[in-house]
Amino acid sequence: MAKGDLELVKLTKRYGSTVAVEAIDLRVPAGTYCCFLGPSGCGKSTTMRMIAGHESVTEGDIILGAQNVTDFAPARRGTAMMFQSYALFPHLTVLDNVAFSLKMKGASKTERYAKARAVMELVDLQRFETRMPAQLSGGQQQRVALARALVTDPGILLLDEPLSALDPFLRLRVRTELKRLQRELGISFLHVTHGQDEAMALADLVVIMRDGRIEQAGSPQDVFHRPATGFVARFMGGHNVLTLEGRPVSVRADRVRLGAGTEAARTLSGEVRGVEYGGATVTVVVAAGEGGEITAVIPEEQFFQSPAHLGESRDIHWSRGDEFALSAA
Ligand SMILES: Nc1ncnc2c1ncn2[C@@H]1O[C@H](COP(=O)(O)OP(=O)(O)OP(=O)(O)O)[C@@H](O)[C@H]1O
Repeated sequence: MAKGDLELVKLTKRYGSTVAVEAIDLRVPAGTYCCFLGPSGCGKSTTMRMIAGHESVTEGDIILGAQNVTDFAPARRGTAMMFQSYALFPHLTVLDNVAFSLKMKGASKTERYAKARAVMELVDLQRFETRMPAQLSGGQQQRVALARALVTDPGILLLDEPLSALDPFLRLRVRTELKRLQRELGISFLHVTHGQDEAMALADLVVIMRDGRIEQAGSPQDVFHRPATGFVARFMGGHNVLTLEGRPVSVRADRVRLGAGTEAARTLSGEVRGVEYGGATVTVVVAAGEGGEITAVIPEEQFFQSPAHLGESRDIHWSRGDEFALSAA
């Protein structure tokens, strides 16, 4: 394995009778932006904490580069973690906060300040080096936390919901920054999020967890276009999950069209239950008998060529090539 490659082998964490993480296997090649996605309590944070060494492993292994780091202390792993709460020292300046871990490692003052300043430049913090954390905005505090994690030159940076405390505008800006930083540094970022949009925008590799297991791992396109299970399809959104001829399938809502299709297409009909104007697209919900309620996202212009109205009966169709079998509904 190359330096910076991460491999989890049957990684398991039990708290008494609670299984938080259950025998997960995962490979994250060096230089990957990897997002862990899943509902609350599915084991994302526990997985991150085990990788960082802040949580003991019940069973299984964590391999980083050529080393099995399962039982290594956090500082010896070559990983760094940025916490949700930022955990800055309130009585230290920004510069001393960033340089802190180098001080712990015994670096000289000249050496640690030089390194800290270089990292602060990377995250655009130079102007704030003499400020105290309380004199910074939330976004600036977060950049200090980021600089503090990066100052140790980690091979992997772990981020547990790094954007959740920011307002929507700042979230988007910091998101772009994180991606740029990851590209520039060429290391892997492992990023826990609740947000599908965030994962799709950032990740090279999306890992969707459910009840302590990995439900699907793949590129954003893979996971969105070909969800493996009904859970993934519903969680990612934008999909219809239905049972056709006795088997569960997914069909993207933006592939469903109004009107009857050709013989090769699948056409269903039913009552229009919802019409919602969304600007560039219009969302139409049709109760299509055995198919259940099917959502179609239609480009605005197409919709207005033959608008659907609540309560009327309409055909809908999609190409059979857009139906994907699911391994579980
Ligand atoms: N210290 C602990 N002791 C007992 N159970 C725990 C502990 N930490 C986590 N758990 C349990 O392990 C499971 C996974 O928790 P974890 O925090 O990893 O989930 P998560 O996916 O990160 O959730 P969230 O998105 O809400 O942060 C949950 O059922 C949780 O209650």
